[in-house]
Amino acid sequence: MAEVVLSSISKSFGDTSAIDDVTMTIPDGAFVVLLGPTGAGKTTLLRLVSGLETQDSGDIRIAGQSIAALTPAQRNVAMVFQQYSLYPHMTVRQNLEFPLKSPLLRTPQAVIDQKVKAIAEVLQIAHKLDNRATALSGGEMQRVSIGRALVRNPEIYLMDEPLSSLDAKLRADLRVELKNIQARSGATFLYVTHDQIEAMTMATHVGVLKEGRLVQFGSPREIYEAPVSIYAATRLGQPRINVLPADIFPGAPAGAHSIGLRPEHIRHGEGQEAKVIRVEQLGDQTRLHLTIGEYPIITVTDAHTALKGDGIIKILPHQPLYFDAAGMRLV
Ligand SMILES: Nc1ncnc2c1ncn2[C@@H]1O[C@H](COP(=O)(O)OP(=O)(O)OP(=O)(O)O)[C@@H](O)[C@H]1O
Repeated sequence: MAEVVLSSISKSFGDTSAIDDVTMTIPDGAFVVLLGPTGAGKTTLLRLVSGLETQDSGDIRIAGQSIAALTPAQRNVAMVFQQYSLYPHMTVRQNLEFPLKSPLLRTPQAVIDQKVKAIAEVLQIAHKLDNRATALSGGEMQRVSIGRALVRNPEIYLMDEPLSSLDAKLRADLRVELKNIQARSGATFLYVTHDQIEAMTMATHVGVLKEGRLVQFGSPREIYEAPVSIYAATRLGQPRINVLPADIFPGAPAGAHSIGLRPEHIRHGEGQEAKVIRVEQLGDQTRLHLTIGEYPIITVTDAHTALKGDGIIKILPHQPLYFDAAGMRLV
């Protein structure tokens, strides 16, 4: 159980500023997803909390205590990397037992056996417990890495795209399991992903990073519905928010340079004429690729639409977001 408070954290590598004055309070038991393009500083932030890197300035507190003087081993955190990190000469069982075998913990073997079995079942690798780590597929190795973090009961889990190497079905299963584990253990999660569904479904909070700075921190709903900028708006939502010149539709407020329209925030049947370029049937819904003049727009409609490519449809903004010339939202 731990609140994590980052106060004015900065970290540079030579001339590269990886983290730039980040202040963030992660409530106890929160599931925080960090979003941002490659190089935004997500991994560096996790490594600073884990103690694998040391900040140049600022302070990190876990449960009210500054952790500056603590080694990675002394911080009660478990980290899962994007790339699995297993002991190759050991079996899956030995890899999973390893964190529990620390002499400091003195965990009885019966408890270790029971924990390893439970985690192996959650991760769907129980049938591989006696295989050597090297005799596993990449996805299986990644599940063992996740398992090694989960068998311990750390206060904080730091996970860097832990599910990205897994197939879609397993990813969906483990998404649910990680959320269950979080709910049961009350642990705090700091989690990096590029997966929109993971971000929307798992996060209690989202931190949007841009070039090392935290540009928005809030619930996924807040970031989705009230982004501070075009940059924050484009981090969440699949298909992405449509960003168009504000004057394409009547009614833009003074100072508006762009209008942002989520695909589902476009009313059909009235308003401006748009050309239908492509109709994509997705089963539960249909995605429409439109253009107004040179501007592409993606919207969604019901699964059984009669619309075809080359048709014309009228569209009207519904819940538009407006942004100024610098890309900041007008409120
Ligand atoms: N050990 C290092 N030495 C030098 N530069 C580094 C080091 N680690 C990170 N950087 C730089 O710091 C910046 C932030 O990197 P970081 O890995 O935190 O980004 P990221 O958001 O995790 O990206 P990705 O999504 O690609 O993992 C980048 O410009 C990166 O090149």
